[in-house]
Amino acid sequence: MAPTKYTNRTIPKVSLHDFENRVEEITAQLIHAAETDGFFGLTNHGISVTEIENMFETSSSFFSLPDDTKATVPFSHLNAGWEKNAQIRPSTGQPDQKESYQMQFGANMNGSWLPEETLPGFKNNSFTFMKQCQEVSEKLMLCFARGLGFPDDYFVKAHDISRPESQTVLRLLHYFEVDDKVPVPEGYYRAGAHVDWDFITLLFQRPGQSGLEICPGREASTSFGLGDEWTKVEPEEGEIVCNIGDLLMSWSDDRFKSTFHRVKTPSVVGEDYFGTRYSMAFFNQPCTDAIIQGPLGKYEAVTGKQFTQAAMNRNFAALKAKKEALEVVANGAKDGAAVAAA
Ligand SMILES: O=C(O)CCC(=O)C(=O)O
Ligand SMILES: [Fe+2]
Repeated sequence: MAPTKYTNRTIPKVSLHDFENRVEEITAQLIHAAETDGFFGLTNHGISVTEIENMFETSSSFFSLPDDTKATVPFSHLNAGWEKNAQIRPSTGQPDQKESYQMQFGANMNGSWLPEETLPGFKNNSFTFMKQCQEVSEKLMLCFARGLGFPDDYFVKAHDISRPESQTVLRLLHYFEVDDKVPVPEGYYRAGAHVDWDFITLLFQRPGQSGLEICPGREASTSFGLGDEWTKVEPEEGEIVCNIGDLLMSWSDDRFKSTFHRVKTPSVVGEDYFGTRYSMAFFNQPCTDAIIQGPLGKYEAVTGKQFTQAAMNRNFAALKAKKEALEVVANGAKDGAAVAAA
């Protein structure tokens, strides 16, 4: 495969300081970023560097548990729980080189928490952090509602975390250290190229633990952006990287763009970061009974549950097509070898 083409893009930065007084200015900045890049760095959002670092410590205490313990809360079809080397991306056909644990506020999380005595304080710390993420998200939701001509609380109500129907997720991610002497097989990524299917994602990274790459939705014209130009996003202390998901793209009648992104498996010694990488992604998902339709009615109205199901179905269909294509290539290679041997 041809090597990735890289380009340095300026990443839009949006500060939420003095939110109440600056809401019009912030709304204009967010709408511009959503229409052009589909992603931006958020500063002065109210979650301190210490609070973020404490949640990273909480995350690492979870991943330090034996696999047997984590396997007691396995990934469920309700989008909660733990998985390891299991998420296969349609863009690569290979499992991501990582483990993750997904937590929710609502009923989908029943049975997916570890007992308190296994990891004292874990659930409480996680909820505190998730609520802080929700507060930040609600500010963004107010601005996006205004920008699209909806009532201020329109998106906030559709993402109400106090209801059992809530589907919002905090995903803790852990990418394993990579041996710089072992060549990376073709198509391997810590996380393969994808767009998120939520409303908007808040991504937390740790300074120095690089690897995130983005390809703004508007410019992505090839399959999964593989032939497009990518940009490396270096983690900045305290910053939240936000990207528009497919849900907001659809809810804005495609005015806002969801953004392709991925995490590279390190391969270039002296350039890439080979150590352990931790990240955390807060996915704003609609309540199962929320009604989704853009102001222009470009797409038929669907419920949050239907939207989520359709996104998962699309993912499975794309994955099946990728696997079949890989089999054709593998069989072709075998045929070629047979001819060469004859
Ligand atoms: O770990 C990261 O930086 C990205 C994770 C991600 O994109 C995802 O889980 O959807
Ligand atoms: Fe993502």
